[in-house]
Amino acid sequence: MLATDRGLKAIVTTLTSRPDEIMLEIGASGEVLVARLRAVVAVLLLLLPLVNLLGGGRIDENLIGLAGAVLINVLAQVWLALSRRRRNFRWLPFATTAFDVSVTTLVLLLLARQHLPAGLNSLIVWCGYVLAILLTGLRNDGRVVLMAGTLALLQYGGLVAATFLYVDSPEQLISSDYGTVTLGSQAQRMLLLVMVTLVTSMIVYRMQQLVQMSGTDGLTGLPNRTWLIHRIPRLFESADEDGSSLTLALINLDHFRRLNDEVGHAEADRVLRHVVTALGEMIDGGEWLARVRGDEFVLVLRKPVGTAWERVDAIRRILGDQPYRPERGGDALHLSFSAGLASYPHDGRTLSALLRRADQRLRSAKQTGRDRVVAREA
Ligand SMILES: Nc1nc2c(ncn2[C@@H]2O[C@H](COP(=O)(O)OP(=O)(O)OP(=O)(O)O)[C@@H](O)[C@H]2O)c(=O)[nH]1
Repeated sequence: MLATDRGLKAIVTTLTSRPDEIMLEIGASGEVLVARLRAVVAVLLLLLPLVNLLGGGRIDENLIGLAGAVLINVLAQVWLALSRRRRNFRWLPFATTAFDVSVTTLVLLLLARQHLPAGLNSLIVWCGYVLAILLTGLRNDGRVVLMAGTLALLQYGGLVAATFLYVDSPEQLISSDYGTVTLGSQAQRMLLLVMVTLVTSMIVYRMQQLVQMSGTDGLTGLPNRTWLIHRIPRLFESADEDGSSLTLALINLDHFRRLNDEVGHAEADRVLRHVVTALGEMIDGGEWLARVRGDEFVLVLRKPVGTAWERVDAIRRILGDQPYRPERGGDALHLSFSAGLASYPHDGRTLSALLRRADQRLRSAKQTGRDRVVAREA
């Protein structure tokens, strides 16, 4: 397979998959931004019927317009309220995007009912599609972008198709104010929607890559401290929701400075990668491992502290049985670690409180001889 094919496959897979928790977290704040913007635009829409009335428009038409604008305002406030309850509603970005696209179609339909070329040649209202698609970029979810583009194409394509199929005479497509509606210009608009969708998708893809890079440790490929800071609040939330406990283990390799001095920095780096591979093979679905600095790791376990202690101690023993064998020969290096545990919510409700408590216990493990796991004060 060509490299470009593989690249394309990776892009399509990323864009059509559920983003990871950190992307969703960033997307949730993007949803609040979009909801605020929508609320402002909705207020401005209220002014349109008033301006139209002052300009000599018919009262009944303006009342219908006003009722529509009030409805859009009410819904915009509902979306705003829901978006503030961050991440509670996974369907929210899909629903609000469908709303933005469909409101644009609805306004075009209303315009077309009054005067056909106004519905199909109006540039300002049509730009609603472009805005709706561009704003999905703030949701950081490729699926939402693709849905917005597809929905806009289907709805606008339907409007165009219905017009050309059912129009009684070609004169209805000619307007002195809006110009002539032609198939060519409508096809160009559809093509523009495809291009805007593709560009927005690529922006989201690049953002996903950058977020992933900023949350990954370059030496070991493990999630790093930044990742942990963004990921942990969601783990706390889900522990609160199902009333379960979480335990955080702060793991520090023993005598790593000495090892660095003895074998050199490059070989010590390989030791770190060996440790990470060994730990990676041991941890399972409800456990998350991150490298927080030098020879220090955090393992988060969805377990109460007692069971977590047994688990981390078992990992310690297994790692002790897997010495590192230098690539260029020489004696095998026996490795051990010390760990301090802290449990949520008992020992604290924030990452820094838990790390502080786990660090005290880690120091106690170091002082009492290393190669051990400490879960509570002596
Ligand atoms: N090879 C390598 N060494 C690192 C890296 N980051 C930090 N270190 C070294 O890791 C060592 C950390 O030592 P400490 O954890 O403070 O102390 P220690 O020797 O492990 O002693 P105890 O923790 O008390 O058992 C220091 O010598 C750092 O220079 C890295 O990315 N690669």
